[in-house]
Amino acid sequence: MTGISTKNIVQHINNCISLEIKDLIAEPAIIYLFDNNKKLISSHSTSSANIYEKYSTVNFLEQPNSNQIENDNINFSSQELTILPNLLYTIGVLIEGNPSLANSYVGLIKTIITHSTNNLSSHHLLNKNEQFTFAIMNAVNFAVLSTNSTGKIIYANDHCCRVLNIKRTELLEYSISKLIPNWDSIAKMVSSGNEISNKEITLVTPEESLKFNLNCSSIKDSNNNEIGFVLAFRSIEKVYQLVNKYTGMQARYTFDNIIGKSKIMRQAIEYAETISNSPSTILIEGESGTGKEVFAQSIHNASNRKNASFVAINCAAISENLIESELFGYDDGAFTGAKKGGHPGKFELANNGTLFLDEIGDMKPDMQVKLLRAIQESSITRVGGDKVIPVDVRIIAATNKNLQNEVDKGKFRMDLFYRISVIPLYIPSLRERKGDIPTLIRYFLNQKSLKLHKDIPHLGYSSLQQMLDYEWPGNVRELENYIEQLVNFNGKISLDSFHKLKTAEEEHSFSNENTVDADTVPDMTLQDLEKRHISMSIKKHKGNMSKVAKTLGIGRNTLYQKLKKYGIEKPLS
Ligand SMILES: Nc1ncnc2c1ncn2[C@@H]1O[C@H](COP(=O)(O)OP(=O)(O)OP(=O)(O)O)[C@@H](O)[C@H]1O
Repeated sequence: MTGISTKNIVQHINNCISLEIKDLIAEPAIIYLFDNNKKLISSHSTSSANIYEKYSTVNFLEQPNSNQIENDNINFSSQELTILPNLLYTIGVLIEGNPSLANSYVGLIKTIITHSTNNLSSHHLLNKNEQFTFAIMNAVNFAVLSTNSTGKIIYANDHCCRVLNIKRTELLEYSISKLIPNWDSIAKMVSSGNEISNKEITLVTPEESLKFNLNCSSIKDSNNNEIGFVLAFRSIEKVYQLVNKYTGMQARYTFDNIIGKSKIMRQAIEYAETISNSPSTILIEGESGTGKEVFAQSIHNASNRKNASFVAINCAAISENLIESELFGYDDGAFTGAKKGGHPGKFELANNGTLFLDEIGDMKPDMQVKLLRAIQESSITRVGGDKVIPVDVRIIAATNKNLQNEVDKGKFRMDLFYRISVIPLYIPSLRERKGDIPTLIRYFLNQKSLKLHKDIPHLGYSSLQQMLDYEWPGNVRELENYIEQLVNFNGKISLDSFHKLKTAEEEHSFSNENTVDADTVPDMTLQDLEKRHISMSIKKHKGNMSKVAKTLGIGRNTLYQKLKKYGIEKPLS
């Protein structure tokens, strides 16, 4: 090849295209253009010939004026664009055969590439945006799908396909009403401008019916015409898990956190570990403050339900008329004051997880019947509702009463007793494992000094001996509270003073100075006093912050500010 070289043409082509587009089109085009494989000429010549025909004004053999061609409004259809490389290839062949034409064709090639790259760049950009959008959609942790105005599914993100267990290709064949039986009413609401936000819906897949929390809105074009719908939904269990997480209903403890090296404690831990994965109901018996909830949480965290919710309810702390709705939830309008849209109960909140029924021995007989039914049938019905809701919940019950005695006295139903005590677990009192006291003291001294930002106080032999001799009727909880006071008062509070103070507090005598022996009151700042009083009040009201605020005569916001200020943690249940 003489005259203008193929190298020059490549250079010209390179000059008129952006780098980004070059990779997309120019490289293959150039490969076509200068490919010496003669077989390609015949296989591409037909389509190339069609292009020549259409652009017959361009006389390839008569040295076109490159400027003129450049200014001509040549529009390539998308189909033509696909054979653009053929055209370039054929031009290449022509140039190879008649090098003197090459210079003239540089303009033509440039025009072709300008047109095609304009076209391709927007196409390419669109692709990029789409890829970006898809990546975002697949990164979100809820299911997203969109439909056209007639309800045909046109997009579904990965999460959606996963939770519905339907392949995307199949899903794109679906109409949304196949998945959501009451879609028409939802679409009507959305179309009329009503927002669908956090609505509980049932989605019907070929395999099962699943409950989801749905947000839905319509998609409008620039003329405000409805062109489709976008739906974002999350499984109810996921929503409940979040609720549980942020309301403190979470299992924090694991067996590693349980302090106790005594033989009797090691045996209890070993046994509890063994039964963790069993689906059977566990009844934990033990005195108050021995660590029954600590064990329940550890069992949950060692079980195959550990990623689902751990929900605790104190059966003794909830009034008789509220416990049913607390456990089973209620439907819209179930009673005066019921929240609109109803409310899930602890059973639903614990679905797929563990429900910890603390102080079950205090449950009233009519509630015992309902609980037994729920456990036996693995389903509940919300108060004021008629739908049977299946629940998969592992029950761990706990009591500080001797439940068998309660059965003998006729206070606890025998059938429920047998149903819940499939696996009995006894947590020994601190009296039965005095050897654990020094370890627990050390553990709580470290923990509380960190929490209170105070030094670990030095404890003399006599105070340690006092603690070992003491019976600890309140068990580990009482020991923990005493150590916290010790750290608070730099070790300057005797066990005796602690008890007198505690008794005084329990009798609500803080406000009445005449009933308190002035000698028993330790020297403390008003802030320390306030802090301790808030902690005690929280314990007394079992974490019910509205009650605590009311009793203290302050608003909830002020209460939360004080919790933050003093580093007081809200108890788990
Ligand atoms: N072995 C232990 N190791 C560490 N902390 C413990 C242990 N046992 C109990 N505790 C602590 O003691 C407190 C009381 O424990 P927990 O609430 O589990 O007792 P409980 O037996 O369920 O009490 P109640 O019967 O009054 O509900 C908790 O704050 C917990 O941190």
